[in-house]
Amino acid sequence: MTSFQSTLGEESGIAEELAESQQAISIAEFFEKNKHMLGFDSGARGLVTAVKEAVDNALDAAEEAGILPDIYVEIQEEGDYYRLIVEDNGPGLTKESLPKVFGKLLYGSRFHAREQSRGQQGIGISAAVLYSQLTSGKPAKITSRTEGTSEAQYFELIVDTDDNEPEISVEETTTWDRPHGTRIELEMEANMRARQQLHNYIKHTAVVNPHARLELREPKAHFKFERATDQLPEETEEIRPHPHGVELGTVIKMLAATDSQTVSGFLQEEFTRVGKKTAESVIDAFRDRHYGREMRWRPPASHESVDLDAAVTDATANKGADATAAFAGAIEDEVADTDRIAHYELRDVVDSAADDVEDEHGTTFGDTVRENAIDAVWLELIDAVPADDDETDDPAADDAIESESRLVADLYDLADDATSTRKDDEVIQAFAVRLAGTFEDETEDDPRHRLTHETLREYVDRAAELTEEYDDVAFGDTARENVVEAIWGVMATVPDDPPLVRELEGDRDATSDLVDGMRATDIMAPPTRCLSPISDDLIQAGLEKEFDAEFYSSATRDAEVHGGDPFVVEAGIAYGGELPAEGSANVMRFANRVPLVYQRGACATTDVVKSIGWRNYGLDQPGGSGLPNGPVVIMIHVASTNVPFTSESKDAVANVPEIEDEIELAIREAARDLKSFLNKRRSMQKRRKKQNVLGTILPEMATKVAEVTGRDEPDIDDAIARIMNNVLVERELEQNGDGQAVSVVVENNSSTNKTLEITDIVSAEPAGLSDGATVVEMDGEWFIKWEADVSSGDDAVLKYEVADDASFDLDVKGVETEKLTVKQ
Ligand SMILES: Nc1ncnc2c1ncn2[C@@H]1O[C@H](COP(=O)(O)OP(=O)(O)OP(=O)(O)O)[C@@H](O)[C@H]1O
Repeated sequence: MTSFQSTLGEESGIAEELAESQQAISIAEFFEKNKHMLGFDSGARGLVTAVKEAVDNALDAAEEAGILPDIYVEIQEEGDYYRLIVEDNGPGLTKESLPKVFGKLLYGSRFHAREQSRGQQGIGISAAVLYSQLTSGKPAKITSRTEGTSEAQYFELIVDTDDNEPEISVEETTTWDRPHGTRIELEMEANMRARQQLHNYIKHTAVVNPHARLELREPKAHFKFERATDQLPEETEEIRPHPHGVELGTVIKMLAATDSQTVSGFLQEEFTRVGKKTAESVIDAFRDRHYGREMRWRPPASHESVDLDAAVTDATANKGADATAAFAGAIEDEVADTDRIAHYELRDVVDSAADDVEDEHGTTFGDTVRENAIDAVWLELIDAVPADDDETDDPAADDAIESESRLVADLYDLADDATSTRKDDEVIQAFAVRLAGTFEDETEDDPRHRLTHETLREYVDRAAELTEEYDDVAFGDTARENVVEAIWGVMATVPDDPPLVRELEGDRDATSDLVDGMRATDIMAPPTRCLSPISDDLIQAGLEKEFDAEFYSSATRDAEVHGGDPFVVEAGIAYGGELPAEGSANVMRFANRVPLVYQRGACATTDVVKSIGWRNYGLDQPGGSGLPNGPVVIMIHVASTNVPFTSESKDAVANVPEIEDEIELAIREAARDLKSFLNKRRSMQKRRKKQNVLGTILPEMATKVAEVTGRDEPDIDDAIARIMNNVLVERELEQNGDGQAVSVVVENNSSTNKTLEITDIVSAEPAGLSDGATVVEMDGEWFIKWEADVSSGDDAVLKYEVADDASFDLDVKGVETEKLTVKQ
């Protein structure tokens, strides 16, 4: 024995020793050591996270109870410590649930609910309590009062990390002036270095929760965000998971828990958007994957020397000539009537022919006769005549016979249709012969030619590779795929009964086929009543409230699904105005109406913004990738019944492809409006420049021309309007007795038809108005309103009469100022 071995031998007790030191760790103990995972990695950040957890909960609780949230946040400095107080007017907590909510991690009401809420895991507030007790050694002080009770409950507690249970030090009843709600007081070692993030969190929360009243008082600042609307977000409803995107593990668990016995019942009961028809489609998709499809071959054409009648007659013994003839004839006719026929379809044909003949001739056609008939017809259809019968002594002649077989002809036509016309007939023929050969080879194992998509692909690959090798031609991937799809398209889904739920339960492969089938079936998008998007109007209003920009746009996408959970992505863009022109865009991220403060760089939203080619949308993007530069704010909101965060601290959205796609589409939708705004602005700027140049040159030219020709100077405004293809609105006055006749002439020099709204504000009462004009008097001024449709190149005139000394003021709507010349 080597010394090494002897050492090992002596250590045989180590495993036992180690085993003794193995022990379960409580979740509280785990997070005590890994508090960074929950967003409590520093004093600065810990304070922001604690505020966020408490405010998110307060908003959730109030909204759920149908109460307009009124939330007060106060931070008091106590030397190295800070005291955080958060008060809400929510429904409050009962004496029984309160200690667990604050003193036990992973205790919450939302983890199992498929409904949009800010809280998800039941960790947030108890983690804040844990952080506070860890850094200050003080218990959390909680007051809560439920509606209709005269007294409030007061608790002082900590999380007992050994067993993840609340440890209560004070429990008493008290009075509280709020009729209902919750007050949390936590002391923690912290600092205010993340003041900016804290302010942003509160401000942005107010932007996307216009129904909430929020107040923040901290040592150096005090803000109040009053409610902008009394409308609570639409109430959300819980939904069942959607079949698209549920994971295999989840389905396995759901199968174990369901009361349904059939797969159809299971699908309809446990998933949203699945009725009987959709369940059937899912089951068909499952059958295709699990059992495979059966090849349908063409029935014999009249010129073929295939005699199904004779085949059935030969195979049917002792049934009497008439009954046999009727049986064989019926089968032959039925088969001839089909476009193509699969083995199980032939079985139906034979069964129905047998049943009819039994009725008519009083002869019994038992299982054996039926089986014999099926076999005989099928062998004819697939050409599987015993090899000896066909084979001659001449291999070339054998090949010739083989290459004329029914299967070859059928597969030739399918492959020829599916491949490009550039492929030679001989190549297709050679390929069809080889593919038919593979079908024939497999006949012995399964004469029904039942195969999965994958096996079919293998057949086609094999035939294509042999063709490439022996015929020295290319039979590439696209051609192969097209052939596979063409054949798969004529194959028949089999009618086999799917397994029962209890049979599926222990069968991972079959369950996986079911999950694939669910994903492959077209199913209506999930209902969105479980979600509460902000809506494009409110996004725009929120941006307008927060940023003084020149342009705003927003987009709300339709709901999509990830992991069985529906989600909606919204985006908003603000541009120009007072936004800082230097530096890169300000990206504002939200998930379930909660601003995401940290980990900007690790968030799918930021990744998507960076991946977009912003130059296409008229923004500056150094190097053509990354954040765009300039005065722009990009806002993204992901709302879901289960937002996939990168960590428990819920700072960044994970890179889930379905969500990333929707983020991109939402941003692009909003960015398209920005692009047309910027294009228009650019062309208007050019126009203005040109107009300014004309405005300086033309008068000088006019003066010169008038001097030289000795004629009056032409009207410059009219000339500019015509050169620039502007709409010209001009007032002409003519003395008319005591008063004056006014004509407002509209000349459309542009290339498009215009509908203009013209208002002439006059200081005296007008008379004799043209048709279509209306007049309203307000405070001694008469507003003459007139709507004019003026085709390109046409004129229109508004006429009226008014006193001599009247003054006028023209206002024109319906055409951009840059394309309008008004002369009054
Ligand atoms: N201010 C409150 N008023 C009423 N109920 C509350 C309040 N705060 C928390 N709760 C209840 O306590 C539960 C646990 O809250 P906690 O913050 O631990 O988790 P969560 O909000 O559900 O999820 P997450 O860990 O994602 O924040 C909530 O689900 C809610 O039912």
